[in-house]
Amino acid sequence: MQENTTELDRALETEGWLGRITIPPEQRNAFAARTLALRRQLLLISVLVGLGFYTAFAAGDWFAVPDRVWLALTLRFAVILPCGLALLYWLRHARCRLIVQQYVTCAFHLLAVTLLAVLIALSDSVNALGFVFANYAVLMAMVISMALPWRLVVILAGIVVAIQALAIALGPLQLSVLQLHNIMIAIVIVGPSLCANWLIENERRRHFVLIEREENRKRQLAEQRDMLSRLAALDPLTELANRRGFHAGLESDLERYSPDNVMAIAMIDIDYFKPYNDHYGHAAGDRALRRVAQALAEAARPKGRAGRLGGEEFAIAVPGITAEEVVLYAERLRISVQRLAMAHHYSTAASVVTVSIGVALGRIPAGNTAALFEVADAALYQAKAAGRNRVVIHDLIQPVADASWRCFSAGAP
Ligand SMILES: Nc1nc2c(ncn2[C@@H]2O[C@H](COP(=O)(O)OP(=O)(O)OP(=O)(O)O)[C@@H](O)[C@H]2O)c(=O)[nH]1
Repeated sequence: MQENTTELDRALETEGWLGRITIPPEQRNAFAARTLALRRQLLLISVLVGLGFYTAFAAGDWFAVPDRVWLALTLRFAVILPCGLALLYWLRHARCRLIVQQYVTCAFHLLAVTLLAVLIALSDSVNALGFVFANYAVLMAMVISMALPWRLVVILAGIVVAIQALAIALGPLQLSVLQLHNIMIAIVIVGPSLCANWLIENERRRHFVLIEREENRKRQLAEQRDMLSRLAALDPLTELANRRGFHAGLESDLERYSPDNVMAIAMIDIDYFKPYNDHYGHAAGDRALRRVAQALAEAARPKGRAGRLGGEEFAIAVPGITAEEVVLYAERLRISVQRLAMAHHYSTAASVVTVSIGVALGRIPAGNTAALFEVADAALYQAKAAGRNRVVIHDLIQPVADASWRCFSAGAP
């Protein structure tokens, strides 16, 4: 992505006002796609304007070619007009490549230019030379308005100049000064038209490159924002969700829940972690935290969402679980840590690292889990008080008759 941006930045570094902005190869198709509709529209407009021009100027034939008026009118209305209308229809409905449409449209304009040149060659009237100007005007309009590729534009200009020179050479006047005029007019009209084509095309490229660069920047910013919010929700040590990420994930889960949905919240705390840290060292404590986190996350799958709420305290939220399932589930969590068999000679609960687990099972009133967390916290406190390495479950849906909580396990050392 970064490379892409510098490539685009480099594309804008052009020297001088005729410096060509080059679009990076991988962006060329995007540029072509983005300007396709515009270029097709410009072709249509050029034919429409051309048709208006070729037909409206029929009135000038009586002045320009009085000896060939009927031929001029026939060429305009029997050849150019039907061809132009057919071309408009084709451009509107054909689904072929743009370059083909550009070539065909150029061919149409060249046909019109050639027919006017035929009148120059056949007419004895000196006024017929007015068509030279007319043809160059057509060429200018084509070159500037049709957004044609530069190479095609140069070829087109060359053909028009040659057709004009040929018409003058074949015409009755055959004056070399007229050829000179042809060249002069070509320089005055064609030259600036080519420059205009170049500058407009360059401007389109610059516009595209700037927009692409802007979009790239926006994409990068969005990616960085996503990454930052992922990092802000993650505990770097264990790579579990941190308190913030855990609650955010839970909230998005709750959006799918109705008040009747059942959820279990398990609060989990490592037993005698302070002595563990003090005797085995902080680095060993970190390693233990990582392994416990991994074991809990694996045991919690696939239903549970695990997080590290801080220090040596973890939480797991399990949606849609029954009272029977929650017992086995919580036991699975507890045993998963005990099975790591990480020696802990300073714990009175066991000779290995163990956890105490407090679980609250209940419905979620109006998407609010705070009450469940409070009850789970109280259950955890009870599990600690009862000797640690055990699970205490508060079933808020069907409380046992004589006690609001049940201690389900006292893990064997
Ligand atoms: N290595 C390490 N230790 C941590 C981290 N966060 C908290 N602790 C330690 O965890 C210990 C928590 O101690 P206590 O809250 O007294 O809990 P405990 O010793 O486990 O006692 P009980 O929970 O009652 O069994 C403290 O020594 C903290 O320094 C951590 O990121 N890395």
